[in-house]
Amino acid sequence: MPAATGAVVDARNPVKMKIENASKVYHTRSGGVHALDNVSIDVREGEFLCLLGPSGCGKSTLLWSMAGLHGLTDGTIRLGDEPITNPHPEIAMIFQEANLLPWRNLERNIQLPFEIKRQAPDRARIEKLLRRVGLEGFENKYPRELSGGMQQRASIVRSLAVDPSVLLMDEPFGALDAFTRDEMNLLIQEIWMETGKTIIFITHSIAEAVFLADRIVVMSARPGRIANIIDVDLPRPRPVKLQTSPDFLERVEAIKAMIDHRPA
Ligand SMILES: Nc1ncnc2c1ncn2[C@@H]1O[C@H](COP(=O)(O)OP(=O)(O)OP(=O)(O)O)[C@@H](O)[C@H]1O
Repeated sequence: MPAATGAVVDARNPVKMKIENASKVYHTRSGGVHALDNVSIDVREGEFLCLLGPSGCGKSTLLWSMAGLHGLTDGTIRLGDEPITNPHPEIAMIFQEANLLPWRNLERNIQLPFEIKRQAPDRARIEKLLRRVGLEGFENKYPRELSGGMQQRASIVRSLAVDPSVLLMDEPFGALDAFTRDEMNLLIQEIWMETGKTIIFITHSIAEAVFLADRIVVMSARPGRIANIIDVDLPRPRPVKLQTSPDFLERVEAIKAMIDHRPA
């Protein structure tokens, strides 16, 4: 578990996920789309890693490969020693849309991964998580009765209920208003500090990346390559008001200058 005032994850932590020379070309009717080119990253256990880069630079392509949802054209992704070629019970994914089934109430949405695995739901763990994210008492509500932020909280509970060790988050708060996004950033930071999960988080927001990350991987425009890896050695827990401090704003500006905004 990361120390409360520690900064960047300890480089002595074991490598949790190893991405080696990952490349991906999508084959389409109009030809190949080279989405990802020779990307290598060692994600350390318990690390909060943000992926940042211009639209279309292959961030989701990389994350989907890490989730085992599609293959690479070249290269490998490992969880420990295990190559990831299919979805893995240790790896959970959270998307921009909460993807709750509209005809199921909250409780039955959260139980879905257990049903897929033909396991009895871990009710004690689910209850604890619901309390943790402030959704206690909403178990019987349907997704349409919940705000966007509440739906995303529910999707976080659904992912954590099966106790994965890696959480892949594809722009999870991108569709939320600024206040709710701040709340969710605080919540995910707290959950990460409490659980020591390894988190890989895609965002378009430089400020969000600086707020959340131990390290930021800045990717270049298509084909996606690693342009820079930046340590964020700000003490934790990081309060929202940190985002207006001169040091924080300087870090954001420095990263902004690194990002290549040419269209992909
Ligand atoms: N299934 C697919 N078939 C063909 N091309 C694809 C497919 N999925 C993604 N691409 C293309 O691959 C490139 C990388 O896409 P990807 O979604 O990984 O980028 P991204 O960095 O996540 O983008 P954004 O920030 O806009 O979400 C883009 O040019 C995209 O159009």
